Amino acid sequence: MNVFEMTGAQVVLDGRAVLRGTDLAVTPGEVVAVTGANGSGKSTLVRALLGLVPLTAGQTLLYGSPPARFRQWHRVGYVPQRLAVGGGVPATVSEIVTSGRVARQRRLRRTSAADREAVARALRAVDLFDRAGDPVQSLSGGQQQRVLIARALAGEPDVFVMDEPMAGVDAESQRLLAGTLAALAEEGRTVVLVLHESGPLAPVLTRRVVVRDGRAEDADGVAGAAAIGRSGEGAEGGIVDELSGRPGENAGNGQALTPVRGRP
Ligand SMILES: Nc1ncnc2c1ncn2[C@@H]1O[C@H](COP(=O)(O)OP(=O)(O)OP(=O)(O)O)[C@@H](O)[C@H]1O
Repeated sequence: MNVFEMTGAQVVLDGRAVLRGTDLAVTPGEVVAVTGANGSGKSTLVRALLGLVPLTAGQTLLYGSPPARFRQWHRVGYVPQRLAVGGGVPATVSEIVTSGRVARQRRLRRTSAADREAVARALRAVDLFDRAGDPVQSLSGGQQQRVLIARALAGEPDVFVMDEPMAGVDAESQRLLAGTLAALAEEGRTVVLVLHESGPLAPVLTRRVVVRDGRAEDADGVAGAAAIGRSGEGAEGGIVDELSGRPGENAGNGQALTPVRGRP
């Protein structure tokens, strides 16, 4: 069964059709990068896959169920674009990451040894183990992003949906995340992630799609590679390297997201 099966999906936001008849099927074990120009609808697409934005036409299935009827949320780990730290409640890094276990816990059950172990493993995977007791507000933006990744990892889901997990994350942490994703892929987990620049993730990817004109197109092959190059040529003048803030080395030449890992 496909992890995601989106057909003819249409999403209208503020009277504008952001997705117009998008099809996307993701099979178990795929590591799919969702690319495209700024504002093309990448976040909207991945949020729609999870039922976080309603479709005005078409349908999307998550392990065969429409999101509203899906009951196995422990199988899904979502990493949003940024941490919404609200209300002034000083949550610690550990508390946020432990919250990733909630869908796995039975009601009112105490945190178990398995929970603690999964949280510790997730914190080590993003190199924040020694910050576990710190208030999350005291961390940098990139570190907060890593907390969100750890929260998803702690839930030990079958599928990860990550919205620009590399944004604002330093090069060393990017390499660490690439290693973590490679290990998840080896275990057969499924990953869908929004990316501007694949950087160290390139060898882990099995497929890339580009969101353009409200549709998701396969970005592989000659035409697809050209499409990636074009997708970066917007009013802002090309793909901008998230880390340096400068246009990426490969911006506009269609090479920015190659190569893609071959599947055995
Ligand atoms: N809640 C909303 N209400 C109205 N318009 C929205 C909303 N969210 C997003 N949009 C608009 O929908 C379009 C697609 O947004 P989306 O965030 O999905 O694009 P994106 O490709 O992820 O962009 P970026 O690369 O800048 O993160 C944009 O024009 C955006 O301004």
